[in-house]
Amino acid sequence: MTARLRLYRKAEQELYKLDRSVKSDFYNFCHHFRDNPELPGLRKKQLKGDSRIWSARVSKDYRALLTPTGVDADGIESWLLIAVRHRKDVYEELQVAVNRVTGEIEFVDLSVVGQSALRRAGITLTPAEPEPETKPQAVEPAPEPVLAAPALLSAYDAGQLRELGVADQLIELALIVTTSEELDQLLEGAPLLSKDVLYGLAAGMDIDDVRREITAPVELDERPDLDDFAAALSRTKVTTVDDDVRDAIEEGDFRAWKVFLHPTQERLVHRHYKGPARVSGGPGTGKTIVALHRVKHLAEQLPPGHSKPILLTTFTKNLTTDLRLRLASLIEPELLARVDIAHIDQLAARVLGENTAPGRGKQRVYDHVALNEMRQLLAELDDRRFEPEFLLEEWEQVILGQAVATRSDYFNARRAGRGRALTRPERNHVWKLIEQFTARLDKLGVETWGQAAERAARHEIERAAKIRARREYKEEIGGKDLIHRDNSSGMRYLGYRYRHIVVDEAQDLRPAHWKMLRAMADPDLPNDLFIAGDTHQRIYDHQVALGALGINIRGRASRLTLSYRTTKEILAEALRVVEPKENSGKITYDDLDDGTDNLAGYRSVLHGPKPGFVPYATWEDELAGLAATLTAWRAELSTDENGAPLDPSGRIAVCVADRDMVSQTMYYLETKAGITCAELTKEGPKGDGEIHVGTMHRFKGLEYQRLAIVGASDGIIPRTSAIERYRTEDPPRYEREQRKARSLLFVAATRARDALNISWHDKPSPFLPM
Ligand SMILES: Nc1ncnc2c1ncn2[C@@H]1O[C@H](COP(=O)(O)OP(=O)(O)OP(=O)(O)O)[C@@H](O)[C@H]1O
Repeated sequence: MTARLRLYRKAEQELYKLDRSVKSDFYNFCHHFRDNPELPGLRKKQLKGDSRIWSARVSKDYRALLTPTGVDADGIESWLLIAVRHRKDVYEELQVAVNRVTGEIEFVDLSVVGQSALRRAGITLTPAEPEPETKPQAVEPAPEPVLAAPALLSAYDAGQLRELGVADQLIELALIVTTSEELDQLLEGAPLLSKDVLYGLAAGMDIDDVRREITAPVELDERPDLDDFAAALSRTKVTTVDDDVRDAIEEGDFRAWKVFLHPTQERLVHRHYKGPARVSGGPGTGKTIVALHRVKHLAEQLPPGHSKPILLTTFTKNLTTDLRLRLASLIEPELLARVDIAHIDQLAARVLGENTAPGRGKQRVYDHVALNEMRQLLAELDDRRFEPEFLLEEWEQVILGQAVATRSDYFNARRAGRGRALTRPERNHVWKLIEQFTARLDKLGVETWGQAAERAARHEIERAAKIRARREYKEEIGGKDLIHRDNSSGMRYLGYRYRHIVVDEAQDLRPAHWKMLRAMADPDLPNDLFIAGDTHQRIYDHQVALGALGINIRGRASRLTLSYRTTKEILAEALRVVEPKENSGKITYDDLDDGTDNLAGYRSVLHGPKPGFVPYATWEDELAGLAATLTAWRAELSTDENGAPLDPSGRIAVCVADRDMVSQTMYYLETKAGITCAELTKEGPKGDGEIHVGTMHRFKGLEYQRLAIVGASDGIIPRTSAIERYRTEDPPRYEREQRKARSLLFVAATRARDALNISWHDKPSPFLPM
């Protein structure tokens, strides 16, 4: 080998999309180039516009564009491959430069920029290899516009854009674009930082916010040498072209998240945190991706061993399966073996298992079973002073939530957010009822998951207290081994269960879960807890203030804002569900602590069709409409861009409000429309039907290429029959129920990657953005 080739990120992404035959020519090209870049057949030559760019022949029609990046430490010539293009798309005006903010190599390609903007800027693109029969493509001078439209970014000047890190060649153009379509064209092939800054400004972000949230995180401490390409290469995200690259490119886009983190994502993955840290961000901004890479980073730092010092946990079982699969594809089996992956209830159950004598365990039941027991108890006592729902919530949120152990503690317990105040005699009565209720559950040999979480937290807190006591004692006696004491108390091997804990979907965990997790990792060590979640997506009633639970995230909270999943069009509508403009009392969302969170700057650079909002007269009509939509979608997803057959199974989903509607929808689709379905359950899709159907709760954390939300009618979202009475009886609860329903719709709508259809019968849900 006389030359080493590296692939620029954008070039790799372009390669995914090329035809198989071009890819194969490209592999041959790499082979020859590495052997001898001067091989005459490669026809390597400098572009006239930017002499740092060389073009070389991949095949009759395709060219590789390369820039020399010095000589590697082993004396081998180094080249960066910045693009693979059809020869017609190679222009002299292509440019490569070192970015003054990040110090990375950036490739600027104006061939994707719209003609109208180029014309206004007086830029003419000159083909590097003009077709013999055609003249160079000079662009006609533009007729003077009668009324010039105002520029989109007229509030800014070139100096500001340059200072924020926009590539020089784009600045003049960015200042004259007048529509968001022109901006999209300008930024399609633009370097990442330019894209982030310009989209941020266009989305209305304040210049100081852009500086703080976009530029500062990727800025070098010192201004880079703009001519030193070898140094710049070391800062640029590239893939070395070796024999593995062929497989990688064959894997295509699916691999992108494994390799290319956005700089703001990467910073969170690699940062050293002195204590617990938290990442928030709207749907699809890559919180799960960051959590997975964080696990990888932490696993790579571990000293050798066979233990599992890292815990990766989330809220539900099916998401655990997904995390395991994705982590397995990201890290080596030896590192994977050091990670314990379990959902939060499973962890609690494990702790209880360890602390319960064989045969003494209780069966865990869901809240609706407990509610039935409460109803029966009140009926037997003929006691109508309190609603069973109210009592169950009082128990869950106040008594269990704050670990209230005695009646006198309950008299003094905080009941913030619980709606109606309770007098002392009322509290006394509630306490008695709840005592009878828990005794009843006990007798039946059952407990709720909430109770289990509380018990597990207590065991873990006791365990942590023992560890600390042992440590303090050891310090007192001057660090000597505690052989006698340890042998008698069985504490020799007692230590914190995990060195690092990474939590996804954090917004739905209960206070008891946090207490348990806090006690499972040493609070004195850095990088102990890494927490990813979005409170706009909270769909269970578990609000927490982490600070009060011993988890201090102050100064270690960050937000991701760029969606990698959802298109601009879908995102705009989804945002109106959780942040409705017409709502006079603005809805606020907490930050898992005492502050608030928001979705400012939340954006996407992906485009797609506008979401469909379709009214129907009846449920039956709506199902018929759904069948027609699904049939069309299925046909469209059955072939790829080149007409080759594709399996559409598992890429389309239908989301409804409740289990009854799941059954009705599946029955209709299977019996009347010949469409096979798989129900989304707690464990994931059941069976191998082509369309996944599930309730909104089941869609948490998932994504689909196309999604239909059906039955989004008034009275269903939210379910008026269940919550209407709270409007007067318990207004705070009414608010909470409304907010949960909004968040559910928000979660559902943001599962769609490319296309979203929302329909209803009779009147639409008041939460729909219309
Ligand atoms: N750096 C990246 N490069 C390519 N794809 C990415 C990147 N980051 C995230 N993605 C993709 O974006 C999608 C959403 O990512 P992810 O599930 O991590 O988002 P999230 O913030 O956890 O979403 P949600 O809050 O809705 O659960 C996934 O398909 C993921 O592969």
